[in-house]
Amino acid sequence: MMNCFPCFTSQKSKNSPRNNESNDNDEHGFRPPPVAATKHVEERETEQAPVKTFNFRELATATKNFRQETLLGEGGFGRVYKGTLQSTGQLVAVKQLDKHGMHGNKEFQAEVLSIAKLEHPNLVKLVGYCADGDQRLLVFEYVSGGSLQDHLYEQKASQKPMDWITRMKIAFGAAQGLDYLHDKVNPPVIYRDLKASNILLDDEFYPKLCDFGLHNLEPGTGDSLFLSSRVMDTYGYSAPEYTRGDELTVKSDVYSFGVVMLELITGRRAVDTTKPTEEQNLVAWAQPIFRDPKRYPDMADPLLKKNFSERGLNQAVAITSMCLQEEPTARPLISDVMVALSFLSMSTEDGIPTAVPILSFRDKSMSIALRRHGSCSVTPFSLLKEDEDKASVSSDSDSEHEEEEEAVKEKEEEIRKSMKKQESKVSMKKQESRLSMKKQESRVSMKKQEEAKTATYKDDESSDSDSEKGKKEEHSQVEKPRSSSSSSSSSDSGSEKRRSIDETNATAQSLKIKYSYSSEEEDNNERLSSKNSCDEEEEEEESFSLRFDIERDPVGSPGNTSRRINSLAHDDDHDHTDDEEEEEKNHETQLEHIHSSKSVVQSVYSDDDASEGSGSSSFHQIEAEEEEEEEEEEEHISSDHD
Ligand SMILES: Nc1ncnc2c1ncn2[C@@H]1O[C@H](COP(=O)(O)OP(=O)(O)OP(=O)(O)O)[C@@H](O)[C@H]1O
Repeated sequence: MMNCFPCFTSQKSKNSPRNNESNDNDEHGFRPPPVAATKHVEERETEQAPVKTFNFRELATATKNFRQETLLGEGGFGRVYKGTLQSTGQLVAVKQLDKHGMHGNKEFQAEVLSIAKLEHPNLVKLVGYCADGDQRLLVFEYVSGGSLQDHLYEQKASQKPMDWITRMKIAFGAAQGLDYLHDKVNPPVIYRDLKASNILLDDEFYPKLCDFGLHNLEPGTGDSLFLSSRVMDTYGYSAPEYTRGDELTVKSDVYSFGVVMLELITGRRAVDTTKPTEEQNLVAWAQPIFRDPKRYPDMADPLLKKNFSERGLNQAVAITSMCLQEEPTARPLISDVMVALSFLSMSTEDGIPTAVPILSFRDKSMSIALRRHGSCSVTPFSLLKEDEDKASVSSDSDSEHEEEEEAVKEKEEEIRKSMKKQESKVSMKKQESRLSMKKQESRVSMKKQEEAKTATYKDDESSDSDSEKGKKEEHSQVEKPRSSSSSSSSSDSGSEKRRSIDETNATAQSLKIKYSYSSEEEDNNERLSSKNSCDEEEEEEESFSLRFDIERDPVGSPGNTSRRINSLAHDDDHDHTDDEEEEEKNHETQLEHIHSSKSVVQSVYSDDDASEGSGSSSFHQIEAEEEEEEEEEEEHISSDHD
């Protein structure tokens, strides 16, 4: 699935993997996650975890005896030192676990091995561990750029504030890491500790989550004193169910992710005791704003200086407010959040994020919320939810209906375009047929003139002998055995000949209409059946278009077209009567009817090659026969003349 996402695919060298993509909004380079490196944990079960064991001396050497200058910081698990492994020269972060949380060697090793199996570009990699005596140390890859917390709140004066697209990319990367833990690992891993200080950034602002899977190594697990200090640390990120004492689920991580998103959007800390009371808790401060879309721009970090698209902001807020739902089940799947962010984090020329395709999400609530936030008239998801809850019975069908409405609008537009194309094709065809009719008429009138001349000549030759006449008749019968009308024409009057020619032309003309349209309809049916064998999605789209056409244009429905064609064909089966001339005049009108109704069918099965089908070959065959007959007629006339 991940391969389908738009990712940042510029190729970079290993040593200098900066994103070459030049973008004004994107002054911080961004490295694409090497998705192919991600493996399902189950698949790797038999592989040996790529984790090294270190002795204490090695790590003491690496960290210059744990000197103060190598101290990176201190967290809930203990102190973290920066070091260089002597054997490889690799930079590492050595986490010295607090002795309060002492675990047995075996227990510790088991935990370490399970952490080592978690490998993803957006997770800080565990390089090895040390379990010498009572020492418990973890060795991680060193991430050079500091934490998200540092960049958001503890920026040096020389540093530029992070721009919008970089923030969205960080969110996207973090979501990918979380998605790996929730969705690609079996059983899923609940992070429990997602927060800005645990999102480390490299020099290119590429995010990596740290401290995942350490839950069981927490100091004082089961010790209320140390547990409360950790809770204090994560306060502001914890989901309501955690405070209620309910079981944590992957959706608890989604809530924490929502808090991080809110920090990225607002530039405000999850908890800030320096602010007025009502603003100290970020989520509590943001909740009323979620319900008032007009206030979204005011919510954004002032350091961004409004350098973001309104749509981008609206959609980011929509995702955030969904993640921060009180009810865990109402929160989205992190995989859907990740998909949405893959679009929001794409650098576009105008800075406006690409619209997220309707079928991208596993849970449809995400697509509905984002579509509503795609325009200026936005409804926050929290309100949407309230509305949906009120209309509990119809909520599902309503949202489905809305999605359908959107899809119908898109289809309408497509069909409108296709109709326009067809209209121009049809008008060209009309012109062509009018021209050929005129050609036909002029041929007929020329023949009439010739016949008139022949008749005059015959009158003058009235003194010809009967034997000569018989010879000519015999000659004409040998030469034209197929044309019964021609064989008798030598003895017929000029008016009879004219009538015969007119009849031939009229029959050919009506046959032309019959053949061309009935075979074109067959063509359409053939195309319909071949479409039916296509993949499901195409089939759905085609049948939708078909349904749409029938509903929109009952007169021009394929059924009506077929009926009209059949009636035409049926008419042609009859012998010509006195009314035929009038009927033939109507052919042109019928032809136009067929064209206009055909245009509807063709709008569904538009095919440039349509004219090259079997219908076309029949058409040419009729034309050839017609011309042959005309030539024969002319020859006959000239032989008569001789
Ligand atoms: N792999 C690493 N590379 C670089 N710096 C790191 C790494 N791991 C941790 N640090 C840094 O070490 C310091 C302490 O990190 P640690 O994760 O122990 O504490 P924390 O995240 O601040 O709090 P908590 O333990 O409650 O999550 C932080 O400044 C952090 O940025």
